[in-house]
Amino acid sequence: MLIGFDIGNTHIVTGIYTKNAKQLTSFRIATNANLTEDQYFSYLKTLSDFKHIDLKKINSVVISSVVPNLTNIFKFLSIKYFDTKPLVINSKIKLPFTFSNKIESPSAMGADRIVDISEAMFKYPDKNEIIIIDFGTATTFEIVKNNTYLGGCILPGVNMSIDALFSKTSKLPKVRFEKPETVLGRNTIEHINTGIYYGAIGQIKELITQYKAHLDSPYIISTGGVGKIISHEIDEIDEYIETLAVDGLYSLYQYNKKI
Ligand SMILES: Nc1ncnc2c1ncn2[C@@H]1O[C@H](COP(=O)(O)OP(=O)(O)O)[C@@H](O)[C@H]1O
Ligand SMILES: CC(C)(COP(=O)(O)O)[C@@H](O)C(=O)NCCC(=O)O
Ligand SMILES: [K+]
Repeated sequence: MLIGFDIGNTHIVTGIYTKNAKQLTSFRIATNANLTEDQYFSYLKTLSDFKHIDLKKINSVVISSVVPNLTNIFKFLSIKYFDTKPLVINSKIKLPFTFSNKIESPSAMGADRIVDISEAMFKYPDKNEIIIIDFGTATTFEIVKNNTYLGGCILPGVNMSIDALFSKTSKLPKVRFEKPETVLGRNTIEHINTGIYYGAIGQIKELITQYKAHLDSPYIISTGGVGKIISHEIDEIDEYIETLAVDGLYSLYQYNKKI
């Protein structure tokens, strides 16, 4: 059995798979760089017990992390509790795509972005042009053409914008990300809601327009926590794949280790 950890700046999404790619379970725990490998293991144990999954059967581990401190913690966890050295995702492992020679430092690229791109390649080998939008703590765009990564961008995640507006002002409340009843806000909360909601949609639509100018007819995939809500509002997005990253962990492990 394989366990995969997608360690983001807000959440750690964990997937447990059998050898023949069946996902036994997946769960989401908060990212906390202060926790130890023993504390994280206690989460895993509780959650897998609930699903009657025997963690002792895990003999393969894969880690995608954009939180360096936790990369080390989960390496310790892998050795201490699963007695195995994990596959740690980075630009140097075997990948189903190449980086354009214009990309200055592939090694600086977030592992989550590498996993997103890889899984899109595995899922859609027949599509020549793919745009991937990951609505994470930050929102990221990846542009791939003929299996070559051309580039992308990074912008503040939706909830980061909400948190920033709340934390940097004295009188503005924190709102949830949701579609307002009207764009003519009738109170402060509706004003914030409308600004955040349509501001986020506008940003994404504009960036899609910019990237489409460099492509013919890209297939546009979205993923990430907030992606579930915002993707419905953006017609240009062809498919929302909630499990892109966690599926990509399994695929990349298999592609590198042949379990
Ligand atoms: N199921 C969900 N529904 C709505 N928002 C979510 C959901 N899961 C996560 N989020 C929010 O989406 C944002 C990004 O989540 P996630 O993609 O897990 O981030 P990261 O990978 O950066 O840790 C966070 O602000 C999180 O609170
Ligand atoms: C852009 C990110 C913060 C997104 O991470 P997330 O929103 O999933 O927490 C992460 O991919 C990252 O730290 N990247 C390193 C810089 C780069 O990708 O160029
Ligand atoms: K992410």
